[in-house]
Amino acid sequence: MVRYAVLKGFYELEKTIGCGGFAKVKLAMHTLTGEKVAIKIMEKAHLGDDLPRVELETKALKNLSHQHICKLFQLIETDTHYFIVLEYCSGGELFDHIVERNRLGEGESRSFFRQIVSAVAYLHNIGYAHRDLKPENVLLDKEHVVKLIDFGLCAKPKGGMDSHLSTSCGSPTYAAPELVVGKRYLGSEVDIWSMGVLLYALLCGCLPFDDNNIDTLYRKIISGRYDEPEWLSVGSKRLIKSMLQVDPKKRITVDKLVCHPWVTLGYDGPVNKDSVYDLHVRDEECLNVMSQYYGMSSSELWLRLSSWKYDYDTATYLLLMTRKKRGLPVRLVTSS
Ligand SMILES: COc1cc(O)cc(Nc2ccc(C(=O)Nc3ccccc3)c(OCCC[NH3+])c2)c1
Repeated sequence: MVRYAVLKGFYELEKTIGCGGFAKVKLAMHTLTGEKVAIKIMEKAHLGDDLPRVELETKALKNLSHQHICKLFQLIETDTHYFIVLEYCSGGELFDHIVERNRLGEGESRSFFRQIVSAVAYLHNIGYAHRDLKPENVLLDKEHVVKLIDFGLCAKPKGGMDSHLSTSCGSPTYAAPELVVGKRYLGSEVDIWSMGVLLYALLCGCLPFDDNNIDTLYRKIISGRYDEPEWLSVGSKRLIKSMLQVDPKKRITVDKLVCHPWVTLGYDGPVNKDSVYDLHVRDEECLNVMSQYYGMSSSELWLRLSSWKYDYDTATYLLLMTRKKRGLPVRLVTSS
């Protein structure tokens, strides 16, 4: 039974892999390339006040292209639904990876943390804040490369990264004190706090601030006091402390984080915040494969693709590029 007619012939829907507040995420196969994707499906009637978040997120995703941020392939809007076609991250949640091992060693934690810092530094550098960083929003792909997801709360303050926000958002457990008390805050500063919570979770296998009672949880966050398990190295404790500073002005900034001694230990330099991908690169091989199928010249096809409508053509082109990056043959599945 085809539940969503608009996808028929373009995507083969498979199982549901995520159910959030107003969205569900289903695995699917992109018919023309045979590539797996994740499709976030939202019914407009259920969105209510969250409708602006969808527009905010899709606008942001069109501008994001980074090796540690889940990639947008296509946007589909019908009278009743939004469909966001996204990169397939088959390694699942970082959270599950930590729970399976109880906690991660310093080396593995550093590897994951550097990738998260790279993505957040990239975001801050182009004027965005994620504002909902938590282990559930850090996925892994097949090669266990980190992919940040769920930009439904990301913000690009009009006045730039130095202008304050006031919308209360994000999950309480990972929320910075200034968010919890309802003060105006800087998106970049709350992201640093949340990364501190993430690093603590990686190294300790539990959360620095946790309680079933929300008021007790808030009191713990505002106090800024948390346990330091005996296995934490001095370097780890120092770094976590610099991120979990209650006063946002005393908190380390992402520019200091990328070259922090703990973060660079064993690596040949600071975290690279640049994307290794160009946002709108022209790839002749992918263009040729598509233009043969479409029966038009590469230049004509590029004319259509370079307006980046994030339609099925965009998805096909980006998925061919994904295949190429993974060393797979650049080809379309033309057999019916
Ligand atoms: C920018 O990336 C976004 C934005 C957004 O709003 C939502 C998502 N959500 C996603 C994207 C991909 C997956 C996924 O591929 N999961 C998966 C695939 C195979 C095995 C295991 C997981 C996704 O999964 C959601 C459930 C994870 N617990 C959510 C990305």
